[in-house]
Amino acid sequence: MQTFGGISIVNAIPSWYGSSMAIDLKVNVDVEEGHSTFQSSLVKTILDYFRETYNIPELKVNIRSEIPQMSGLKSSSAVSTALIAAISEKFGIEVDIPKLSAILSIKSGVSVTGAYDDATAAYYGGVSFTYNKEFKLIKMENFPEDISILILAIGNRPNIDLKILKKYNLLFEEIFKIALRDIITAMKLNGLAIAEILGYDKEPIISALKNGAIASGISGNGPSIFALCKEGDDGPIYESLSKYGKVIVTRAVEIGDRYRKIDNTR
Ligand SMILES: Nc1ncnc2c1ncn2[C@@H]1O[C@H](COP(=O)(O)OP(=O)(O)OP(=O)(O)O)[C@@H](O)[C@H]1O
Ligand SMILES: O=C(O)C1=C[C@@H](O)[C@@H](O)[C@H](O)C1
Repeated sequence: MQTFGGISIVNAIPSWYGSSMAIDLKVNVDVEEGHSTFQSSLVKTILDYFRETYNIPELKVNIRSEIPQMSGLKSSSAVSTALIAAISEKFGIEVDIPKLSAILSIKSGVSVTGAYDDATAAYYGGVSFTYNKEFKLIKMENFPEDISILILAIGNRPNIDLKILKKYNLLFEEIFKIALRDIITAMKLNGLAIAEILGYDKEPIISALKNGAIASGISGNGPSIFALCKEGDDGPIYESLSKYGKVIVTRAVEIGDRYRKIDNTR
């Protein structure tokens, strides 16, 4: 099963309201009967849940991922939705895939709110707007313009205290309201606020904005930095971000792109 990584529009940790955009970094997960030697805590929690609830046999999990881990690019939600989808498809089990992903992400300790915003974007594609406290999908839409997305991919997130974000619930709830009508402004405000609050270096963000990015900031809980621009305007932004590390150029994924890709191969 294929799902996608993502970048943040609004981080849901402060107010439970979150918004995430799927990007073209893919995860593919398949399962077969057998035994895995290493399982991350997330994978183990999902396998245990299905074994205990549906009495399925032991499974070997094969994960191929283009998403750097511990970087804020929604690797855990992409892996979790893809694995749940692969298991439910193989055994004909009907579940709400993004909701179960959120519940098991909290259980395994990899997420604070369950990241239902990330899970819905990872699974359906497009841009999600959610209220994670109730696993409520407010709306899904496609990104309004043709854009390039540049990512300064930084892994190995330092040990940061995410609880501090809760103090800023009113600010992030307001950013969420802005996001409902203006995604780009909200991404910029969220990305800058997260950088300030969590103490990340803002220099690459400022440099990307000076070089023509229409929005730039921290994705998720960081440390990766995203920058958006109109297609074809990415040259100077690429140059500016490259001074700080490896830059990935990608694009927004639309709702249902996964199915269109499958159809194209027929
Ligand atoms: N490719 C993967 N294979 C197996 N497990 C994974 C993978 N990616 C993530 N996980 C599981 O999810 C946990 C959290 O991963 P990670 O910190 O990369 O999350 P993230 O989604 O990038 O964070 P953010 O929500 O800030 O974007 C890992 O400790 C691991 O248990
Ligand atoms: O752990 C969580 O609940 C979250 C983590 C980040 O990806 C956030 O961007 C997301 O909105 C929520």
